[in-house]
Amino acid sequence: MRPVGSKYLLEQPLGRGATGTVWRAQQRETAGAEAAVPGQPGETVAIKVLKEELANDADVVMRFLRERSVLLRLTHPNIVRTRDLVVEGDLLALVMDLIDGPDLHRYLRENGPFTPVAAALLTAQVADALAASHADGIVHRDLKPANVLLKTDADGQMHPMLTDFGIARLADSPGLTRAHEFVGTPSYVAPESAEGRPQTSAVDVYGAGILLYELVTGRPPFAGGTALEVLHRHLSEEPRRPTTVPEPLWTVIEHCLSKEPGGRPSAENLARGLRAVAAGIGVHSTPAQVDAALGVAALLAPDPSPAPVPQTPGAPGGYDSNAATSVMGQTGPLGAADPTSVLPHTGAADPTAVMPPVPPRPDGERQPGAQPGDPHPWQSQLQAARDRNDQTQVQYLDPSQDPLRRRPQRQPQHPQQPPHPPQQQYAAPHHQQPHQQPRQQPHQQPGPPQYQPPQPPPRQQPMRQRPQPQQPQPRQQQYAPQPYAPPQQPQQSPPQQPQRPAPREREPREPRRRSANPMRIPGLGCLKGCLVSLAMMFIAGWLVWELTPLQDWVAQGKSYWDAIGDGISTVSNWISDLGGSDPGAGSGGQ
Ligand SMILES: Nc1ncnc2c1ncn2[C@@H]1O[C@H](COP(=O)(O)OP(=O)(O)OP(=O)(O)O)[C@@H](O)[C@H]1O
Repeated sequence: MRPVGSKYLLEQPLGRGATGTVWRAQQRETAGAEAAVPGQPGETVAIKVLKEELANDADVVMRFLRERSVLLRLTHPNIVRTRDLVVEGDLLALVMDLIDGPDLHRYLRENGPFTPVAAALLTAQVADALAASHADGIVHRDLKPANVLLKTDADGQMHPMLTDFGIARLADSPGLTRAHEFVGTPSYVAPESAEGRPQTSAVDVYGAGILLYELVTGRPPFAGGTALEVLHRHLSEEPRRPTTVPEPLWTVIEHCLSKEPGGRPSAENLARGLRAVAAGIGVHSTPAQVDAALGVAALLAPDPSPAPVPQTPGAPGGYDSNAATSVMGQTGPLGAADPTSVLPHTGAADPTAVMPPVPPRPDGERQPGAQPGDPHPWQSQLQAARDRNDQTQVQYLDPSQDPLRRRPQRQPQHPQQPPHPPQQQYAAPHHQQPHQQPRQQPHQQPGPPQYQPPQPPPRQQPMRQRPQPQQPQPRQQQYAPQPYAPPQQPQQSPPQQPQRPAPREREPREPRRRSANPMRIPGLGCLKGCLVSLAMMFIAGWLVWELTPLQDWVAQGKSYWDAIGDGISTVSNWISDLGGSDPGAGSGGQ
């Protein structure tokens, strides 16, 4: 186990993505006021440790700090709650609720596609989560099945939980994202993102459309080939309706996959439309519900004011380094009301504010009046954030126990239960159009999906399909003590260096004994053994030849059995002679 900050211990890797590794971890101390959820010692959490190149990027660190209050405040029944953001040395980590269930990508792979009703209801909940985040000014930008975790509640109902909010934005750094690259996953990327046009919350609705298509068909509409080919298909190709997709559901998918962002519904309307479709294509649908489903297009009005995605630095249109906060601060007051806020603009009114004010500098340059030797604002902010965490304890870690050296493998959930494909639990089979024949299967109930966790595979598979050959190497900083002396107080006595145990003197080695095989010829020992055995066999043969009547037998040409018989009779005669000679000898003497 290795510590993260003073409050958490990483236990087991759950999986690895493009931006970092997610760990099962344990809370070892209640977190401070800066955390959204203080947590209890012993509580299990999930921690996403961001990749080193992200953590070492000044822009990412800045955004991490700026957006922490927004991420921490984002709560919704279908959003994985971010509990805390940890900055420790060069390590950036998000502490989340642990979701004990598979992600949708894995679920689809193991169980196959969903029924149209189940897919519609599941995507409606994802759209609910998007609507809540868009209302808060947050665009996810990397919606895909791998970012939807399935949580099974006490009554066996399965709920989608959207995760990785803000991660795409953190990764969207000039140092990491060059002009010809984009943040996202090719199969789920909206045309405007692929083209580098300005993005809005409509990119998430496009992603929801792709997700919905994949849920009912088992694969995304534009896949295969190189990333460039996939992007090109997003831009130029119209998706084709598979025969298994009911018409009203296809209407929703088509709207979501509109090439123009303005043609897509808002997330809120998408959720509403999907629920209408689910009600109208179910086996118990009333004629009115069927009609409502067929007229779903009327419900899919676009968002009149979609949340914008701030431009990346260096991109056309420029970049406001404070854009994240300006987008996000619209819907609710920050500051004292926000227990986790660390944003500078709230100033003294915010009891938990720890960041020095940083005026916006679109070009990322220093503040006016700043001296060349002064630390960059992000350095001060990072230092302040580091100060909030106690320093990592130095503790011995057996290399064989270091979880960073093991391949991430997700534990199968509830292995005692058999796999249960979703099709068996929901409405009509795919080849039917349920909304056209709603009453022919009255025993089937449309409803939210029930997840029966699958049997564990015979061999555990790594979770991610993306090749990740490199194991994360343990960082020096995580083991080494990191004393911090604030630059403003140079008179302060330097922090105590931890006492290192004096290196033990080596005991002198015993002089090396001369080996019986000084040349170390391979196989010589075996050769010697063979030669000795041969010599012994030769001597034994020679003795038998000389000391037994073998030579005579051979000379007489007797058969083996005759020779043995003669030998035995000779010996018995000799014994009887010996026995009979004594009395004879005695009587002869009288
Ligand atoms: N809160 C959580 N609880 C349990 N498991 C989680 C949690 N968050 C992520 N995971 C699991 O961790 C694995 C890796 O997650 P991650 O978000 O890094 O993957 P990803 O979405 O492919 O990454 P990225 O978005 O960076 O490309 C996934 O398999 C996911 O199921």
